[in-house]
Amino acid sequence: MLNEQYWSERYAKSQTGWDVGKVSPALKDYFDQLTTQSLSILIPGCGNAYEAEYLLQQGFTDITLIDISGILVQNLQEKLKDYIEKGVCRVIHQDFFEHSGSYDLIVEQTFFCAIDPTLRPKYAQKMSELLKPTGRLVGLLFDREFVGGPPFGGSKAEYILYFSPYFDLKTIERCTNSIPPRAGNELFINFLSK
Ligand SMILES: C[S@@+](CC[C@H](N)C(=O)[O-])C[C@H]1O[C@@H](n2cnc3c(N)ncnc32)[C@H](O)[C@@H]1O
Repeated sequence: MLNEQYWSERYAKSQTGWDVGKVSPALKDYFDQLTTQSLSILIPGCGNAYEAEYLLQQGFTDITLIDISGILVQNLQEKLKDYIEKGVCRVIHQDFFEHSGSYDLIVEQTFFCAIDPTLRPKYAQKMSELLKPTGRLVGLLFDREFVGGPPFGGSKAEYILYFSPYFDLKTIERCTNSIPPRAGNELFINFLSK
């Protein structure tokens, strides 16, 4: 069962093969062309939150992080203490599906592939509920299958099926600047709320 205990055990045992250790180049490039630092940004299933750290270093002022793992959230609250005190970042220990809010931008990276695949339609709907009318879901999705999981793989055709009822799929293309171990196996997505 992919619950809080499962994910906290992975962090406690340092079994975090997904952890890139820095902001992903594709997300960094996307962030670098944003011109409004006050955008409200949600990163669900944030893990070690390198993307958030990068955004905060660039002066973004409204970052919300959610993760189901208590141990991870405790560490993040310590790591991002100064930003939290300044009121530019909040770190919430919560199941994404129970979160409520209204955001300009939601960032996806190895969160979709970490949830039970039966929850995928619910994920797409929940993302659309959490976005403002002009909001966007931006990030990376795997374009390959895995044996077992998590991570659970997927394909462009499958993603179109889940997301097109709620989003205008502006971009869903092979990512050209993936980290080397994921090269050729990721799609970059930029979905605009309908
Ligand atoms: C594969 S890791 C990816 C972490 C991070 N996005 C990254 O790229 O390094 C998946 C993360 O999602 C979190 N997670 C899994 N299910 C969740 C849920 N229902 N709500 C919130 N977080 C969840 C896990 O604790 C874990 O930190």
